[in-house]
Amino acid sequence: MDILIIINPVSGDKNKVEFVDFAKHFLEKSKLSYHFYKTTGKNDSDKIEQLLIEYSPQKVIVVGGDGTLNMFLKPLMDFDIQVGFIPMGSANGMAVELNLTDSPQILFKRFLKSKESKKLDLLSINDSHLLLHLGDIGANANLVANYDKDESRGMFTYAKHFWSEFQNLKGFEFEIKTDQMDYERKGVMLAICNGRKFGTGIPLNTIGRMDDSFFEFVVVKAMDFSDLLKAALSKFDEDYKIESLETIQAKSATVKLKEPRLLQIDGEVIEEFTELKIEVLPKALKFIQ
Ligand SMILES: Nc1ncnc2c1ncn2[C@@H]1O[C@H](COP(=O)(O)OP(=O)(O)OP(=O)(O)O)[C@@H](O)[C@H]1O
Repeated sequence: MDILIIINPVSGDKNKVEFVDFAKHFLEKSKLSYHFYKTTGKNDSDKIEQLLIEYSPQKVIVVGGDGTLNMFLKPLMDFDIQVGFIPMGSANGMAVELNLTDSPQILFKRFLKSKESKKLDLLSINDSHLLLHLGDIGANANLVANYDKDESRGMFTYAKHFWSEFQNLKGFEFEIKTDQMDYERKGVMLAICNGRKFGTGIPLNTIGRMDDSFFEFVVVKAMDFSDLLKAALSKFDEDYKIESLETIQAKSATVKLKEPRLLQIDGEVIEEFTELKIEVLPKALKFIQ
């Protein structure tokens, strides 16, 4: 089969009927064989694994938020398949980073046509989770968890949780041992970055590349209002410097925390951990250009 399309019907509260109609029409016109899979939120990854065995598609196109793509990283990596991602979630951090800011229709046509792919690194966390873009422990993970628990969605609810979390920042201590060096630090957030930019386009670090076989920790030591403002303005000026950010590059590392803390990966809250083992899986995902 040519194309398997995985679509999350609920991501970003966005209606995808129009896109699906367009995609079907375009596939028929192009005489490509295809299968649509709608996620259910239950055992989707296992079902995709079965479909990959059954159909052996040439390409897989994932339509949803960052969390939707994250759900399928394992089978997509194991089957070494060409992947296209159409961001249709609420916070699409990966979209800017991966140059996926065109409309879903344009991206879809581009992925079907393209014969080129670029291999991106993935990060393995505690041998049981994969990270493509960004994860963190601390302020942002708490914000994502509180936003998820709230029945209201949207920008206003997000802003409400953002302010309540970032106004009451509590520092915590942790120990990082990389393949190069040991560090003891205290901070309000520890980001684990394969990429560089938050969903808003705010760069957390300036050296991260998703295909360099390294990842970066960004230790956010403290944040006050002027830092936040600078970070927000950095959307327009990448040369900003927040004094309280420290970047540590590594190929593998362990992190030990004094107390259990929530971890979020690619926008999905995982659980609380006291220890993380992180390792780069170089060039593990074939991303269609
Ligand atoms: N049919 C479904 N019904 C309910 N939840 C689903 C369904 N399909 C997938 N999911 C859930 O959607 C989540 C992924 O959503 P994703 O992060 O891609 O979208 P999002 O709109 O950015 O999410 P959020 O609004 O939380 O930021 C996963 O947790 C998955 O379990």
